[in-house]
Amino acid sequence: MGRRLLIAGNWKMNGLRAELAELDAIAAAVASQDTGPGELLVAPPATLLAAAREHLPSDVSVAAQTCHHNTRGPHTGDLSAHMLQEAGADSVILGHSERRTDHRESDEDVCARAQAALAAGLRTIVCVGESEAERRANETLTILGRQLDGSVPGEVTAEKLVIAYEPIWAIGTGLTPTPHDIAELHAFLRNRLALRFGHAFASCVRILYGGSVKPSNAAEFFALDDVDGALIGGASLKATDFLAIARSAPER
Ligand SMILES: O=C(CO)COP(=O)(O)O
Repeated sequence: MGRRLLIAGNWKMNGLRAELAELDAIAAAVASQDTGPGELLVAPPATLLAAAREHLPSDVSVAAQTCHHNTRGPHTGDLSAHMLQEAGADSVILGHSERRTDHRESDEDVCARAQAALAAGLRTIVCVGESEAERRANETLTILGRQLDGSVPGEVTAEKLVIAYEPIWAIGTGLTPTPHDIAELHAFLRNRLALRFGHAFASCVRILYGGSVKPSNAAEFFALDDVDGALIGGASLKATDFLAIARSAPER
């Protein structure tokens, strides 16, 4: 297998220039080789992409948090994948549940955005996750299967695709699924990728867990075979917590 863990910080709508000091702290830890064996990624708001790229060393990825599905045109307030790339992004988070809720992004929308991102050369991190109501109704596998099939474009390569499993009820709540449940759901997602793209492809794709990941619980998630890293919200805003999570990653 040998999938290197990806430790990804999603800053969401947080971060002014003052917070670039957190990136300097990450850069200092990278310089002293004190970040653990995983790959690091930070997704700041679009306003800080260019500055983030300047403050971070080149081996730390910088990601946007969404992109438009068109390359240019009359879309006031939107940003194309190429614009984000030019600003410093090498990756983009797509289909986060907050985008799906706040901006009514459907699986088809996410897929179109992913196609645009891939065409611009960006790595795409596609998020899936069930709501509390869906979980209670035992619909988790149906929802995850549908989201994965509908949101991931057919022409993607394994290197350019990362999946993030983020149960909505675990985001920002302090609640998390049990390691047993996470293992089962990540295995389900990998099998689903294998059915569509083949086993070799699926075994290369990193599947991150997201939802209330903290320094205190990250290691138990990283110990699971099919968990290839974390997508971290709140705990990524402080370099000390983000780095503590990164340091708890095992070598793979
Ligand atoms: O949504 C998330 C990352 O994309 C998770 O957020 P929290 O880590 O704050 O729960």
